[in-house]
Amino acid sequence: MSTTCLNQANTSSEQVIRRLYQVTNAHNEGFEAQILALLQMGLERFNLDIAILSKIQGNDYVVQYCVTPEAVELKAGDRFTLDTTYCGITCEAQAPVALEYIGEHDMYARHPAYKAFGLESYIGMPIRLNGELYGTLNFSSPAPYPRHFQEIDIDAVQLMASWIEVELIRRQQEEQLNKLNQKLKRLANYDSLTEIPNRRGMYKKLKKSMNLLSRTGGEGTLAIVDIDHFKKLNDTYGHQLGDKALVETAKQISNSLRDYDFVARLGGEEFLIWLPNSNLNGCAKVFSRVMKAIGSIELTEDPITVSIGAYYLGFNESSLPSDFEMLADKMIAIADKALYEAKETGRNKVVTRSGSIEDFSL
Ligand SMILES: Nc1nc2c(ncn2[C@@H]2O[C@H](COP(=O)(O)OP(=O)(O)OP(=O)(O)O)[C@@H](O)[C@H]2O)c(=O)[nH]1
Repeated sequence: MSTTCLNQANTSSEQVIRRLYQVTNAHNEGFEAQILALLQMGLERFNLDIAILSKIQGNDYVVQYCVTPEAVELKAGDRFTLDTTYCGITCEAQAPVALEYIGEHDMYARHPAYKAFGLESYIGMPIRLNGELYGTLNFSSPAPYPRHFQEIDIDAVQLMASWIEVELIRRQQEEQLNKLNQKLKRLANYDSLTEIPNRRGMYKKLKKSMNLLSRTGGEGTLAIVDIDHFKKLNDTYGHQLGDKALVETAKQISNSLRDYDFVARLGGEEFLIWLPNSNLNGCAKVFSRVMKAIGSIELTEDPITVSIGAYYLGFNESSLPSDFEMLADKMIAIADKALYEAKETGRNKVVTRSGSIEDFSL
């Protein structure tokens, strides 16, 4: 290479690196904007018309991002058979492919992609994620390339592809981390067997709802639903059927409640129901609906019955104590006493108590 050519190449590669640095550091622009800027940069660098980041799915070539002239109708999500694209050649070669005048090429002039799209020039690079083929980064044009693609051109595409690879992996990891965090959050607040809130989740939901009621001076009922003779069910039919009964009971209770009520699993065969804005009459209807729904569970010959201890509470317009869990536990203890009475006096029934938030001398 002559000194002039070498200088030109150096200047050109410096420009590529500088632009690439600018684009890839513009994190606040967002991934999509960065990719589109990168594709645009490639088009300007090579003086080509169509830029695509594709994903390979089986034998399909799927456009993920593209920059095209207005006349070319191409958009994200467009799908082609891989064998009918030049990227099929790139993927097979597992290496960069640069073609300048395809119509005059011995081999590729007969390629189905040439017949289908009539693109004369193409430079493409496979994108690999964790050792697996992800897709391609490619630039092309219906016009023949006026010069030969050089090593510096391949290096430029390689550099862009490398950034895309790193960024896609980072996004993949971020997504996995988010999913894991969501799963952990769910595990912390939900019961894994019945998939309804656990005790911890219950405190959170109850606090939110009671806060609202205490601001408006409303009313609400907290009830504990306990399956009757559950030990016997377990002992007779096994733990697995016992678990099934718990899942079905949770489902039937959920289905019997209004949107703003909720059910949580307190532990074992004990569930908590919270019914905001419900007086004792309204609650009685809900409880009879719940008992009927649970009675319809068909797991054994004997229908499942439950006992319910309920505590109706009126709120004045005051704020809740900072130790909300202690207040909730006191309310649960009162409902528990009512439940105990229901068990002692024959089961399959509801016993209610009523009071006021002021009883707790907040
Ligand atoms: N299958 C299953 N059983 C559980 C689970 N958690 C607790 N249990 C069982 O539930 C049973 C509860 O028994 P008890 O507290 O005596 O209550 P009960 O037999 O329903 O009697 P009453 O409440 O008085 O009607 C125990 O045998 C526990 O082992 C669970 O997650 N799955």
